[in-house]
Amino acid sequence: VSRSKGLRGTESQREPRIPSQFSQEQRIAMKEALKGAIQIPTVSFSPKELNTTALAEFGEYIHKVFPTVFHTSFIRHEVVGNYSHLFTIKGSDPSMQPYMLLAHIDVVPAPDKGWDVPPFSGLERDGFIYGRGTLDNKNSLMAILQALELLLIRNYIPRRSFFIALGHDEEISGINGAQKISALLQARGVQLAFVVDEGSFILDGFIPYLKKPFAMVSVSEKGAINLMLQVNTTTGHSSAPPKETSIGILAAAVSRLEQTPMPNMFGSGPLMTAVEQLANEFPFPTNIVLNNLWLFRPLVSRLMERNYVTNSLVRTTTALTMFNAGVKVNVIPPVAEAIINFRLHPAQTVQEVLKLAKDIVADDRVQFHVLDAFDPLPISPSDDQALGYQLLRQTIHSVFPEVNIVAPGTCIGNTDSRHYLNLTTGIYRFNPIYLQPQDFSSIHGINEKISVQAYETQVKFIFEFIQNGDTDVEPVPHLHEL
Ligand SMILES: CCCCCCCCCCCCCCCCCC(=O)N[C@@H](Cc1ccccc1)C(=O)O
Ligand SMILES: [Zn+2]
Ligand SMILES: [Zn+2]
Repeated sequence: VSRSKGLRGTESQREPRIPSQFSQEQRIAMKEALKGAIQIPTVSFSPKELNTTALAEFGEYIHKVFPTVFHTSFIRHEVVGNYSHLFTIKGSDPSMQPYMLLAHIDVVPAPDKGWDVPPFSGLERDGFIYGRGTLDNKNSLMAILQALELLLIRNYIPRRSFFIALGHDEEISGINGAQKISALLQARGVQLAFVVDEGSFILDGFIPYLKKPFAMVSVSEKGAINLMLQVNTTTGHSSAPPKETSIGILAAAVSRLEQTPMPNMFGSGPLMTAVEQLANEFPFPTNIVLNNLWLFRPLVSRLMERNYVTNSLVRTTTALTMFNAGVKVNVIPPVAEAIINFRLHPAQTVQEVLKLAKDIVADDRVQFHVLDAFDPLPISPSDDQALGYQLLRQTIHSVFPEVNIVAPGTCIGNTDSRHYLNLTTGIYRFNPIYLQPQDFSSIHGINEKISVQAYETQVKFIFEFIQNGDTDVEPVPHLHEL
């Protein structure tokens, strides 16, 4: 039984904490600043189509709303890759290893259709700010700079240095933003204690029978493959068609992939740890089942498959996302192409999944072209010695005292944080916000929104997190009862 967990500070060396309370005026200013950020349509359509005008305007906007951040002597600001921003906040104690907070400026497109308010209006309705980017990820970006601004105007001087990296192309791979920032820091010889990015939340209502929300800090993220399948056949007049066309052959192949899920890999990694930690939060008899996975593992692994979100945690997922073929109504299509987006379970590799996919398709007429691919990300430490994880845990408990469980998880999407593997072994993905399944659907979907109260709490979280980062001792070792 763990008696002592978390971090310990040396009281004599600590500066007095700045309380995370904000005036009415500051609270209004912070929500208005977020609305202004939402109104700038920093959309990434495709790797070649970014709204560079909006990205440039966004750079000017943050200068305007966070003047202290840009005019503090111990903060260096640099623009990287034309539109990404790197802030270096120099702490007073060079012996403390720095960390980094990440967020991204760009958003996915949002056609007006289906939205209750226009997606780039930033309108407030019934206590919610609506708009593309309110959860992904201008909330984090603005909250990080807002918290720093509020700390600075109260004369805060950090002890531990830290970086803030704001990428401008996360939604289209991060290669001109995060990847360049990472290379720049590597060239400067920087090594980070940890990084914190988007990618997980305080989850509410995702797991049947689990009544209470819990915080999931993702310590890994799934790998990905974008696979193009192509079938070439002879073309000709549609009045005398061959037995099979390129469209028919390809459709059958992709259908086989969709109908044959990759194997269920439940049984190891962060998910098992999370299930074990959550077991006692469930009512009888689920608690008994989850506490005895040695016996009930096959049952639990089948139950996980029933819901599309938990299913995505137990296996490599297969999503047919694009299909192109045909040139004219009366022409046999010479070529048909489809794109399959696989998200790889942490226990599988790109090579293994490609081999499985070839065996499922089992048709030599279908050509495989890997457009891009990467293995699942390594698992970052979440033990008592893991500074980043423990700082998150400590801050979650102080800002959300009603949340009992902080559990490690795997992020099912990909984030800019994967570009920082060269700088640290501690990569944590966590957004200090409650998320319900309908909110999850709004991310990249319609009516994305954040409550004003949730945004204020996010600012408070970062305000406290930055101060907790000044803790001057390493994590307390795990002590056991005798
Ligand atoms: C113990 C059971 C736990 C239940 C877990 C429920 C999980 C629900 C959490 C939902 C959080 C999902 C957040 C995902 C953030 C992903 C950000 C994103 O969309 N990234 C893009 C980036 C990308 C990558 C490559 C090319 C283009 C874009 C993505 O597609 O992954
Ligand atoms: Zn995002
Ligand atoms: Zn996104």
